[in-house]
Amino acid sequence: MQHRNITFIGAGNMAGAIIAGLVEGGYPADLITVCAPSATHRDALAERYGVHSRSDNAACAAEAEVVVLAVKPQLMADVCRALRSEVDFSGKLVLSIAAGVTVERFCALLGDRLNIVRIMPNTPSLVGKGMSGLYAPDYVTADDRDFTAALMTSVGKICWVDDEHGINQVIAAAGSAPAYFFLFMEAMQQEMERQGFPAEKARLLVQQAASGAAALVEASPGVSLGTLRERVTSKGGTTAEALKVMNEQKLPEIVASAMQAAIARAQDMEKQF
Ligand SMILES: NC(=O)C1=CN([C@@H]2O[C@H](COP(=O)(O)OP(=O)(O)OC[C@H]3O[C@@H](n4cnc5c(N)ncnc54)[C@H](O)[C@@H]3O)[C@@H](O)[C@H]2O)C=CC1
Ligand SMILES: O=C(O)[C@@H]1CCC=N1
Repeated sequence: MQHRNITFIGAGNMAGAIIAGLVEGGYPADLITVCAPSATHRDALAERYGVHSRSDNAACAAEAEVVVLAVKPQLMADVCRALRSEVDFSGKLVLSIAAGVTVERFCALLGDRLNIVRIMPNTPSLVGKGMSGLYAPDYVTADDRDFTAALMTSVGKICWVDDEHGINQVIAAAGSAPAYFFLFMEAMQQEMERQGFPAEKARLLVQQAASGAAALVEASPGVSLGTLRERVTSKGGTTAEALKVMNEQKLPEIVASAMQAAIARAQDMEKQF
């Protein structure tokens, strides 16, 4: 892939996960700068991955070919206004990983026909297992789209969406989703502990069952998730009893409502931020 000079504005969980995945995947650390007002996280990233750590957003953005906006959505407007007063964004590629901040909003903040790709990544990017949704307005060049796609492919898999609302749907299915699985796994671990298992053993059981199930899904592209579920579920057996409880207590409906709530929140944020 092409290597460009990248500045991350924000040194939090998601920026850290992408930086880790990029550097572990062979992207030159020397071409990556991470910028945030507080030194704690950015210096930790610099020490661990060899990237540059700086505090001046505008100076770093001005020197970069690619600016990744990785601050919280509620801070985005202030951060962008401060950048715009000092940085000319024409000729740069801007990548936003923020939920709930639209291309239209970024154009109002940073300049018309901003060269921007919205990315909705997730934290498994840290271990090269990310899932990112990508959206770009029509005028973004094939070269910039290809660069962004290659960048995020180096930390996981990608999926382009044709309209911007697709980014909110990707949040529901992938951006927020690691937390759903963690909640499910936490609940399982807690129950095993309640049953008398030590925390470490309880976690091992749950963790291996989850990663084994995910690996099996990946290794069986032609097999539906329903069929994989049926293969575990012996008639009159233990799994059937467990699934009966989950269905009676409406787990599928709960999951659907939760995903709809994530999308609705992203739409609210679009109005708010
Ligand atoms: N955490 C996740 O799983 C995902 C997060 N995102 C998006 O990523 C963005 C960042 O989220 P997290 O990393 O979770 O948040 P975080 O709170 O861990 O990180 C935010 C970072 O912004 C930095 N920051 C604060 N003010 C700043 C300023 N004026 N200039 C530069 N940096 C500043 C903070 O120091 C912190 O390092 C959000 O917009 C979120 O929507 C997207 C997908 C997944
Ligand atoms: O919770 C959030 O708003 C962000 C976006 C997806 C994951 N974390």
